[in-house]
Amino acid sequence: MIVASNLSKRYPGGYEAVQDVSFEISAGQMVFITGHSGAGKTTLVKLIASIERPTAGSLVVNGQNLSALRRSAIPYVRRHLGMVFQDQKLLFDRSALDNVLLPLQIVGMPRRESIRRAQAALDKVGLLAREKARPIALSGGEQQRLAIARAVVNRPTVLLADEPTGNLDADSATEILEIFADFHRVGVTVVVATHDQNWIERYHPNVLRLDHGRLL
Ligand SMILES: Nc1ncnc2c1ncn2[C@@H]1O[C@H](COP(=O)(O)OP(=O)(O)OP(=O)(O)O)[C@@H](O)[C@H]1O
Repeated sequence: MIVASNLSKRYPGGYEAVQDVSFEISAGQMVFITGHSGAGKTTLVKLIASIERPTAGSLVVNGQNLSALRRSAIPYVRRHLGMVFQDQKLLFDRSALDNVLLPLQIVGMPRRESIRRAQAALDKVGLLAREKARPIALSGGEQQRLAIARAVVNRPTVLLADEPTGNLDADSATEILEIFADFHRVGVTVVVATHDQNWIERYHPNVLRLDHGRLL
């Protein structure tokens, strides 16, 4: 499902943030990427999301070799990925529902079906009652849950998150963890980069630990 073989990423300027990394994540697994600040976690997430391209080795996601992918094919690969970032990039002048509708509008889904799906996604993260609220009226944890609803509304096979609890208190972080675990339970492959030791301990041994770009 996600197979990295001798994968490396060297940024322009020469720094090699990911060095000769090999691993395999099977369909339906829940895996954490951890390591010190600057270890290369975000870079690895960006490689899987095809936001960055590998400079050596290969990375196969959902059967597609991202190293060999034409630029024009990237949107099609991303369609099967749900992405959640620490800074959620929500649209603050739109309602919670509108934020979740956006990915469905992009793929041209009819309005009525879109609304049904977006409401189901909001329900899964416990935010259906807040569908009309603007993100500014939501707490940090609720905003992060909204970002998750938006990430899963297209029913991705892979849910990818970079430090999704970075700005949250312990209780909100646990809620987020439970939501990811729920998606894992229904068969979604979940990959989360985090410093959070609770997650790491609970999901040990499904942990990829990076140290200066190398896998330990
Ligand atoms: N666009 C870039 N250009 C050059 N160097 C970069 C770029 N992005 C990241 N780096 C460098 O690559 C290294 C790994 O960064 P990365 O963001 O992947 O680490 P991280 O483990 O996610 O760190 P943190 O936990 O602090 O977010 C760092 O030394 C960083 O300075």
